[in-house]
Amino acid sequence: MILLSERHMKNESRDIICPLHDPKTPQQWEQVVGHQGSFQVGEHGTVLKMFCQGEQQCYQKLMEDTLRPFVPAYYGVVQKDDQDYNMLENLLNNFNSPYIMDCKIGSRTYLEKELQLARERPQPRQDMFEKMVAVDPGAPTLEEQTQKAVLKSRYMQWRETLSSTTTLGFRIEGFKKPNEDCQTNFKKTKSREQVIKALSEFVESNTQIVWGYLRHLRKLRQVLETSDFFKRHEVVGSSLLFVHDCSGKTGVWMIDFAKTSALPPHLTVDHRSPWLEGNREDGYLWGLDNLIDVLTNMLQN
Ligand SMILES: Nc1ncnc2c1ncn2[C@@H]1O[C@H](COP(=O)(O)OP(=O)(O)OP(=O)(O)O)[C@@H](O)[C@H]1O
Ligand SMILES: O=P(O)(O)O[C@@H]1[C@H](O)[C@H](O)[C@@H](OP(=O)(O)O)[C@H](OP(=O)(O)O)[C@H]1O
Repeated sequence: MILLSERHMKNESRDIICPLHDPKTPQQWEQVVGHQGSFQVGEHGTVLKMFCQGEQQCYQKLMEDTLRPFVPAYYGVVQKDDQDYNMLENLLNNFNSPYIMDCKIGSRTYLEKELQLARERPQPRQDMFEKMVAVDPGAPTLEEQTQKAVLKSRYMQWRETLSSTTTLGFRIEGFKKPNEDCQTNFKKTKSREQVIKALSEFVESNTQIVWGYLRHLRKLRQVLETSDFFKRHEVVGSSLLFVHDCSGKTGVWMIDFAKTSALPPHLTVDHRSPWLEGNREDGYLWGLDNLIDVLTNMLQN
């Protein structure tokens, strides 16, 4: 471990500990999915994600929670070219030519406040209409066809029902294998069979890798069920990042807390109950149960 000096940091009054990583050694990093232009490779084995205060607050709390081993280490805020970034551990450190997969977990990918906002101040989106038509020209309603735009909440709900989010509580966003392009063509991967086919392709039918992932996921579920952070937060739009390499090493981490928010003190969620507007349920554990079940089935067949 090394100490990163304060002069690298913005608005941070304390030094931070970074993993030992020679700054001159080129870092391997690949972005599988997510917003383009939001990330930079940092020094000392870190990645920089465009600053989001809500996400910073989550990482700060997670560093003190039992979930800490299941999230990238958080090193504070840095500024680069006038832009603030949250500095995170690069989860690809310690893998050789990694295989990487991003699965979005939960039965809902938009916030209740996004729904509310859409009702109060509807802002139809042309880009989302175009993304929708590219997948299914028949999907927009007549009104949407006329406007050539859709509301974000409507687009997100459509994406959920088209994929396995609604039926299984998780969906494959994309994966990247060494020396291959990212595969992100999973918007219509919905049935259990389709999901198993995609997962088998990712692990190249290697049962040792599936066993490795299952071990991590079962442990993660156990920790989630007792975590204070998880008890008190609605976790929406978050992903599990799966990483393995040909040595058989595997890792799974929770990433992307930009839409994770603290629940009001009077409200509790069990992360398994169906969502009804107002109950803030996210279906995270329901999705994790199903993902574990699907991977277990893959070993049995
Ligand atoms: N700590 C990390 N270490 C290694 N890779 C990471 C890390 N965080 C993110 N990534 C890579 O970046 C991708 C996008 O991450 P993330 O989901 O945080 O971005 P986003 O723009 O918020 O996504 P979304 O479109 O779901 O809002 C992941 O799929 C993964 O490939
Ligand atoms: O995967 P797709 O089909 O490209 O759709 C995007 C995806 O759902 C992202 O999660 C979402 O960002 P958030 O999770 O941050 O809402 C983004 O909204 P955006 O375009 O408003 O950023 C969508 O466009």
